[in-house]
Amino acid sequence: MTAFGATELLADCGLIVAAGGSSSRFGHGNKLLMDLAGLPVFCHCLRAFLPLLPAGHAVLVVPAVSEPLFAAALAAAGWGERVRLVPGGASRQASVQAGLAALPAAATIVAVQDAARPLATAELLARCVASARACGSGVAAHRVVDTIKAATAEGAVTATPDRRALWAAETPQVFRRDWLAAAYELVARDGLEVTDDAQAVQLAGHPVQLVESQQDNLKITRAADLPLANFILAQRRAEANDVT
Ligand SMILES: Nc1ccn([C@@H]2O[C@H](COP(=O)(O)OP(=O)(O)OP(=O)(O)O)[C@@H](O)[C@H]2O)c(=O)n1
Ligand SMILES: C[C@](O)(CO)[C@H](O)COP(=O)(O)O
Repeated sequence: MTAFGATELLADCGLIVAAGGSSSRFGHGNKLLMDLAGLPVFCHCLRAFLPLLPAGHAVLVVPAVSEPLFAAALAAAGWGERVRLVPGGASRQASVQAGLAALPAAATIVAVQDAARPLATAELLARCVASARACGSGVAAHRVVDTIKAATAEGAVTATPDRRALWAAETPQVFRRDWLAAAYELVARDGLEVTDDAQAVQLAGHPVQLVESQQDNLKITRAADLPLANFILAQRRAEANDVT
């Protein structure tokens, strides 16, 4: 039985956990090594996702200088043999490319997960994988509830007349491996910068299917995000206790 009660092992799926950033907006050291409800931030998505994956199908991409710290945290969690450590690059896209090269050939579906999104659930991953198997892509996202403005020299303009069409992308972002590999080869060849994997796949001409995220799938970016993530986890634990 897997983490969320399903019986299916995602045997064709490989996981790249992007943890190679510098936490500059966080401002208090490496945000991914900060404690969140008793685990380092980066360990939460691994705890949710590893039970769904075959051994050897998970890579963690980290800054080379911090590799010993991440290795120690993986060993403390008992995952030292389950997760392959890979040195990251100067950008998220470079880190993801490094992770992609380290996945076994059996991983024909690839999930990319921000280590900075500790609240992603196994259920969301499974839905994104199902979408990628069906149509090549499955990207976690939530509907935008604010009116989005674009700043211009003439003043702010509303990004689109129909706000209902706007979504905020999250992770996991899951794709056919051949699509993702070709997309990142294209952006590297053409010197393009992308801020998420879906943008690379879109630039390569493939359709990006959004998968609505049912829960707060917060990205730890600024220091204030950490207590908020703690609150959300506490709420989830309380709800789980209420149903048992
Ligand atoms: N060179 C990089 C940059 C980012 N990331 C990862 O991509 C995810 C999303 O990036 P972000 O939240 O922006 O993290 P940082 O780049 O560390 O943040 P900042 O921009 O504030 O420095 C994070 O899990 C981060 O570790 C990565 O693997 N390699
Ligand atoms: C991948 C991502 O989380 C999707 O919203 C986002 O683009 C990451 O941006 P960051 O600046 O690298 O955190």
